Amino acid sequence: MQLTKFATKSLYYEVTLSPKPGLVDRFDNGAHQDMDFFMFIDSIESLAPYFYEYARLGFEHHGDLASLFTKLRHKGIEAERDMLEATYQINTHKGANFSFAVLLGATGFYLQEHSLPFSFQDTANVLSLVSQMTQHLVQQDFSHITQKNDLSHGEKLYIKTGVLGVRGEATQGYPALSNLLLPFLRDHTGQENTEVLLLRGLILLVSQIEDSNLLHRGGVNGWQQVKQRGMFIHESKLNEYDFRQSLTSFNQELIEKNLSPGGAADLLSLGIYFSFLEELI
Ligand SMILES: CC(C)(COP(=O)(O)OP(=O)(O)OC[C@H]1O[C@@H](n2cnc3c(N)ncnc32)[C@H](O)[C@@H]1O)[C@@H](O)C(=O)NCCC(=O)NCCS
Ligand SMILES: Nc1ncnc2c1ncn2[C@@H]1O[C@H](COP(=O)(O)OP(=O)(O)OP(=O)(O)O)[C@@H](O)[C@H]1O
Repeated sequence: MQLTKFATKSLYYEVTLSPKPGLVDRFDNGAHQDMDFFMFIDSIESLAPYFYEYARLGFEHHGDLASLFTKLRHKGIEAERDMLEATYQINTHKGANFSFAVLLGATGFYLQEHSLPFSFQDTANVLSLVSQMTQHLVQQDFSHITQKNDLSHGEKLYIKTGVLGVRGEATQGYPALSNLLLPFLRDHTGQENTEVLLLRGLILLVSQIEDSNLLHRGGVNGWQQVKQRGMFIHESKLNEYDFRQSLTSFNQELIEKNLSPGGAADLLSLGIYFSFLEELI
């Protein structure tokens, strides 16, 4: 199915983009000691069959959206298990797997009555379906966490700061995509080569979003510093050569501080997926 190919390709594009600050790319492992480029390939390959399943579940679903979410989550838990087996228990794509589960499910559901390629409005409609589908997610996941023993980084962060992370993005229909990344990509597509365009999109995300990976590794201070550096690079509107140089030094800085914008990387993959659906790239 076309959707599976787009989702899989978007993860390949994301990891291949180089140089990226703090993240794994073709040149180095950024601020990560436990993963590399090859592990990302293994991880993507382990998820690809599930991407097909997510889209199929949506395409064949009849009934309310909450019950579609329940089906997607069950499939998503299986996928997460297979991914962790492929990566020797390293979290390469936990957030991306979750987000692609809901986005592919919603896209499949939408395609029962619509077709590709997508207009901007089709994308907005799919994001609205995701928001409706995940209305109960935050309450469902966070209402009993004080009784849980083994808390994830996201759960700990919520208790400490109230930050909702990827769950918040999903319930709001991914505003980082609809208000930030996609308008940027739509405005700038065709002006530069794809790698530079997408790297600029990544920096825009880093400059704005509430990235739970940065928050758990660097606290509010670390996160704010990275955001400000992202904002500075974004606003400088550098030519390609200077832009690449600034990404290289941003990467060195993040390696020294042990910080990595994993949430922004995930959102970029999702934006690449919609860019394929809208035929922007
Ligand atoms: C909701 C998920 C992502 C778990 O969240 P968790 O609390 O473990 O993680 P946490 O909040 O730290 O973030 C997870 C990942 O989201 C990504 N992320 C971080 N910030 C953001 C952001 N602002 N926007 C989007 N993605 C983000 C990052 O890749 C991060 O690693 C999901 O893995 C899950 O539901 N796990 C439970 C088991 C399950 O149901 N799995 C199937 C999911 S379909
Ligand atoms: N290209 C990339 N390089 C590195 N990380 C990425 C990349 N793309 C996305 N990420 C995200 O970064 C996250 C990994 O961050 P981190 O190493 O902090 O993992 P963790 O398992 O949450 O924490 P810890 O290893 O500190 O216990 C993953 O969720 C992954 O999705």
